[in-house]
Amino acid sequence: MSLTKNPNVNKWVDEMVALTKPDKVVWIDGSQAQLDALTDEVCALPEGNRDKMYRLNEEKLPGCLYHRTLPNDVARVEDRTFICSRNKEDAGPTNNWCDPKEMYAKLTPLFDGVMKGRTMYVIPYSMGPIGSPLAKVGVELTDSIYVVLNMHIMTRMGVAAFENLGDTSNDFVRGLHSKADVDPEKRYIVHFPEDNTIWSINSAYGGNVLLGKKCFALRIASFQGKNEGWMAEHMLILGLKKPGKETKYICAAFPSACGKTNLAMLIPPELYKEQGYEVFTVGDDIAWLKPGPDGRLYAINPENGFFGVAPGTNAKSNYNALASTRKNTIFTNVAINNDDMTVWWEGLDKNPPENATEWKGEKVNGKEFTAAGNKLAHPNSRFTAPAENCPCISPEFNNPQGVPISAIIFGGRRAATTPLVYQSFDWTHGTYVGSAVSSETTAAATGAVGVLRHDPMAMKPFCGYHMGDYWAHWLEMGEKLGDKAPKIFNVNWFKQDENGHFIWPGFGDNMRVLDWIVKRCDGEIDAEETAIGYLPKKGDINVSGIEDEVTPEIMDKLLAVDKDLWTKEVSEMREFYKQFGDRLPKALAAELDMLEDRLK
Ligand SMILES: Nc1nc2c(ncn2[C@@H]2O[C@H](COP(=O)(O)OP(=O)(O)OP(=O)(O)O)[C@@H](O)[C@H]2O)c(=O)[nH]1
Ligand SMILES: O=C([O-])CC(=O)C(=O)O
Ligand SMILES: [Mn+2]
Repeated sequence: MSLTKNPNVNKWVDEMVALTKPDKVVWIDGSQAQLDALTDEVCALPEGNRDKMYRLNEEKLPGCLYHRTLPNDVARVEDRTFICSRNKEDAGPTNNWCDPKEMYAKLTPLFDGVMKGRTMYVIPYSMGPIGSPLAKVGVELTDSIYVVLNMHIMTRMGVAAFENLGDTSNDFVRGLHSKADVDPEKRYIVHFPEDNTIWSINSAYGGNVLLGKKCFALRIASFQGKNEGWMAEHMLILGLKKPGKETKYICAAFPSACGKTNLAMLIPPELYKEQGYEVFTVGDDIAWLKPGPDGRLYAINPENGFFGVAPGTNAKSNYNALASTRKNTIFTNVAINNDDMTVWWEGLDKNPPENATEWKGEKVNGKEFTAAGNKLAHPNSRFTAPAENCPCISPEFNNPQGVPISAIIFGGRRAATTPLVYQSFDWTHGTYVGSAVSSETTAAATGAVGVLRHDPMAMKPFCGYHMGDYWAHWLEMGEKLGDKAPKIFNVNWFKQDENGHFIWPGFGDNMRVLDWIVKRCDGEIDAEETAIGYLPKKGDINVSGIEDEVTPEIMDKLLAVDKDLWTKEVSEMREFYKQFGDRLPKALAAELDMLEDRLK
């Protein structure tokens, strides 16, 4: 039975039911009783059923579940992701495009009858705190209980979202998902920005099927934001509290698997803790930003949980993330310790379980298996954890107005060229710096890992329209914000020595860089003006306690601006910018010219 009187929702659901022909339609109200019943059902599926989920150790991991996806379905598929705007030019050169009519015609037969013998779940959800002026409602239709249970963690799911939408509004994002046969040849993740619509088929991996996340909160929302005067960005949001001062809020955009969750949950090194510094997490992946009544830029995290990379997460590297996963969490594609039904992944500790099931489902001796060079967990295995579990969740997490942003940080994985940190001269230059982000690819998307590619603002896979128009929107927002605009910085935690070792310790020690950034925002310290921007003066990055690791010589390397490498970077950027044609904002072309001049 429908949970809303809204005729726009009901008409659309009826149409999708007529298309996909499920045996049964279940409206998700968000109640615990309903979630428990669905959990029972999906855990009772027979061994070998690909939808099956498992309950984990009720004492050690209460309320936690395990699931594995097919080996061909473990990451986002950028080559099968489409932006179907009516005009090809509006999708821009960084997106796959197809005419919407053609795409509907191609996908309709795939969806026709796809839910026969299955149940369709109708999931109402809010991205952003219910009732927030920045929040938006979506409805996802899916034939997957795994999706329902994940959406419960990742969004504000349930009947309250319909109440928020109201009985007449048509402003909701229509998401249709079917795992179908999980056939990679027929896998499509398709966005129709002008229709507020997402169709996803033949995948069961989170990034492709939790439609509130990348599909809505970035691809569709970036398009909405351009039209409505706000921004949807692939950014974490953190609060940094210095003793005796107001908390400062910072957003940071890094490409997938480049350290957002880790930075968002950072634990300051001893020396900062002693002085009373604290870091609070508002979000770890997506920010929606809008100018507030006082003219400053405010951010909310549209999500309600963390869909985080498991490998590498441990009590030392990211205690807060690990702690977030100790209850009511779903683990996907990690390994199972069959002795006590707990989970394991590379980097959790040095003791792979002997009696293990690896991520593909094979029972192995984990010690021998890993000693032979195999991975027990997939490199893109993930946890879906409720934000409320996070020990350092911000008291402002549910604030409907969001938090005021003082600094925006861009970054990527760069073995060379980009220094540890620098500040842009102003917003326009900062927009250039964001447009110039390049990063080595990771396991978060299918394809080769470690290849340097352009990933402007970490939005290459997520911008739902022409990247040139997106930059123009950034510049417009800067004009609107004027002198209240956040300061823009760039960081690189991943600089390497000749032997391929990272020369910056990273993780908690990134606090030392945040400290410099906040001091710059507060106008507390000077900086070195260089061709690329403002760099820390010698001694201004506090290395107390890590002097052995970060010697003055290493710090010189971390902060070096190599003219030859940067001149190469400029010609590389000229090449990159060409594809944007007239839609490349003149101000950015001018920034590139000025950078070139400064390097001479
Ligand atoms: N060397 C180094 N590695 C880091 C640092 N921060 C994170 N990493 C590594 O980067 C990987 C991904 O980090 P995450 O924080 O999960 O990345 P993310 O940007 O949240 O990823 P998505 O969820 O895909 O958007 C982890 O396995 C870490 O090992 C750092 O400061 N230094
Ligand atoms: O979307 C996903 O699959 C996970 C994620 O956060 C990213 O890749 O940036
Ligand atoms: Mn992400």
